[in-house]
Amino acid sequence: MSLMPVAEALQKLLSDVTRTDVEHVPLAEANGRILAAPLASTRTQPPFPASAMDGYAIRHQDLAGKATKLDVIGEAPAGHGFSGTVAAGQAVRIFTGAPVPAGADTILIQEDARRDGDTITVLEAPRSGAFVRPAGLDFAKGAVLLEPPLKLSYRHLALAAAMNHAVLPVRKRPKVAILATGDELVRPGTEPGPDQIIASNHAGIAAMVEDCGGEPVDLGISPDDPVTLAGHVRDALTAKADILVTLGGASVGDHDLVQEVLGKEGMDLAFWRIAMRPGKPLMAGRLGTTKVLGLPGNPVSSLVCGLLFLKPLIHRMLGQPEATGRSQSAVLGASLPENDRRQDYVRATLSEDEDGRLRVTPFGRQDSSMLNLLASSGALIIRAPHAPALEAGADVPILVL
Ligand SMILES: Nc1nc2c(c(=O)[nH]1)N[C@H]1C(S)=C(S)[C@@H](COP(=O)(O)OP(=O)(O)OC[C@H]3O[C@@H](n4cnc5c(N)ncnc54)[C@H](O)[C@@H]3O)O[C@H]1N2
Ligand code: MOO
Repeated sequence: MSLMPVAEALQKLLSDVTRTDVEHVPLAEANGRILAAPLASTRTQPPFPASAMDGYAIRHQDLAGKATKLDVIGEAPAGHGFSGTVAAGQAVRIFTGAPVPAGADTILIQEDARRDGDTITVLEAPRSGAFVRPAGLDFAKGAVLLEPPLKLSYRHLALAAAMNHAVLPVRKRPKVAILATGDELVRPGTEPGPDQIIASNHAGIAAMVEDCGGEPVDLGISPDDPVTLAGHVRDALTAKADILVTLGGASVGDHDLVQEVLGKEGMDLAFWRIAMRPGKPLMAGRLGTTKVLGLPGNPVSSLVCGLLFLKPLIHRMLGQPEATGRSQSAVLGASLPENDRRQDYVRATLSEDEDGRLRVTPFGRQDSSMLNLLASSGALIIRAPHAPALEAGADVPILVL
């Protein structure tokens, strides 16, 4: 049986992906979303020369000698500029953020002045232009400050607000319908029958979808029955899912019905069976405009395939370049045997040596049902097909989790 290499499968999956549409959302809903158009400032900030300190707006040229005395002719709190002009020998009481009045060019901080009635004495002369923020210090009107496909965080949202954008153009979240299959499965929180287990993959995949900017849609658990399964597949199309993720039933058993049912519903198969471990029975295709990703049922296989295929697929729909995550190298903490023809993703602990080098130590048994190991792993060691045996101390490529 021939198995497709991981890289080829990924390339096939991503080759015909279209980006999701643009939608406009209020600032309060834009955190974590992907910016879909360049954002230019609608204003200059600050819009006027502004004081950076509480003190007095003065003319620097008036500071002839020590203990200069100036007349205070008015006040400029933030939000209320002083309408007059500061002339020779005059000062205006000013507060942080207020416009610097005409005629003044320097701020004398109040700690460096002594006030007696309407007169101040300069105790310490400031340099010329001290504590004046020129108009446009932060940014100028028309400047493009945020570019797609930026993932918007608190810093960008504050800047967008300062540019006076209350609503932002973002990519629609890809809608990801998630359908578990198997008579043996019940939802978390319910009591399984004697031959049943708790469905776990759904929770993990839904969280992964959210993490990478998608919107998970729960299609529940389908029993191993082609008619019910077909009904659930149609639910995904009715929900206008961008992606349908099926969990389980992808292999060759008599009750692995997913591919057969999807085929009858009209799916074009892109690939099935990949040279990877875990995740051999991974399947992908297209049903109308919905991308289909059939993840294997074994929990670790589901999640590792999600990481390597679903995550990049969602990123591509959002117009983001990112692939699977940070890939780097680390020192192997224990020996590894020669690999077979499947690219292996080996669960391992991740630590840092005294010299700052990353060290990965593989867990012994790597059964794809063992979720506990995945939860305790810090990285996956990537073993290329037919990679030779390695001793502890060798350099290995890893995928940090
Ligand atoms: N004769 C062969 N048997 C199997 C092969 C093969 O090549 N020849 N491949 C094996 C590999 S590798 C994998 S991976 C599994 C995947 O099979 P399926 O995708 O058909 O998954 P199921 O049979 O439905 O389930 C496998 C396993 O995982 C449990 N499961 C399923 N869904 C969930 C879920 N949502 N949450 C938690 N656990 C789930 C299920 O109960 C089974 O224990 O096939 C091998 N067999
Ligand atoms: O690929 Mo399966 O995921 O080896 O258990």
